[in-house]
Amino acid sequence: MSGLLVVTAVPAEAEAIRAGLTAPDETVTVVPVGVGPAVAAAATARLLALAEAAGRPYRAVVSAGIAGGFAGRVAVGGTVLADRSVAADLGAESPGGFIPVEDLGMPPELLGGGRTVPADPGLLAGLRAALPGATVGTVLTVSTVTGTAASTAALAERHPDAVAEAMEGYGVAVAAAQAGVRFAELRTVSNPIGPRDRSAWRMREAFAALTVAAAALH
Ligand SMILES: O=C(O)c1cccc(C(=O)CC[C@H]2O[C@@H](n3cnc4c(=O)[nH]cnc43)[C@H](O)[C@@H]2O)c1
Repeated sequence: MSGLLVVTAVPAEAEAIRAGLTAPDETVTVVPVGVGPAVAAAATARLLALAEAAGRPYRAVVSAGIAGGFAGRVAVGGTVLADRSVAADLGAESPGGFIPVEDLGMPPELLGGGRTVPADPGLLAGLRAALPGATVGTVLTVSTVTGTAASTAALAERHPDAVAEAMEGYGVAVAAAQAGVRFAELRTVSNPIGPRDRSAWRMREAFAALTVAAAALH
């Protein structure tokens, strides 16, 4: 059994995490796999399968990186642990509003585990203990960064337990579930979710928080 796999979207996130690791070398492998749920899922599945085929399966996988935070639920610069990762836009639009994929009448076997994947309880408990200041809640996975007041309000209303949104967690979670590997999601908040305003993004603060949080990864 090999160590922990940490997948980020971009190299800057991976570097921020590597800078804060305290675990012995080779215990934690950090790989930037790309932006969005599809590339994150495909690349994670490949990494897990290659490790398994080599006789050194990963014992767990963590989706980590920066995220948008829901105002009033988590501060910019804060750290978030997902108790579940949810594909927020997997479903259908209708004049009456968004319909989750589970409610579209498809056979359950076509939906995999559905659009919600819970974090592994043991993995989450260990991360919570190591990061007592982290906000714990639902982390949404979206394919489009939320960028209007109306879509922010709709998302917050549909997901009262959501604290943050990012673009990879659900994809990584599905890859982990299909490989039978434990999963968790760790995020630091670079921006408030809301009307698109790049001047409100605090990337440096979020990367610094990722470096601090990385000490929990072992
Ligand atoms: O809007 C831009 O011009 C822009 C330029 C560079 C990067 C971006 C991103 O949206 C980065 C997405 C990346 O970071 C995560 N992330 C961070 N904040 C959010 C958010 O509010 N909503 C969704 N994802 C976010 C995400 O996981 C991606 O990996 C934009």
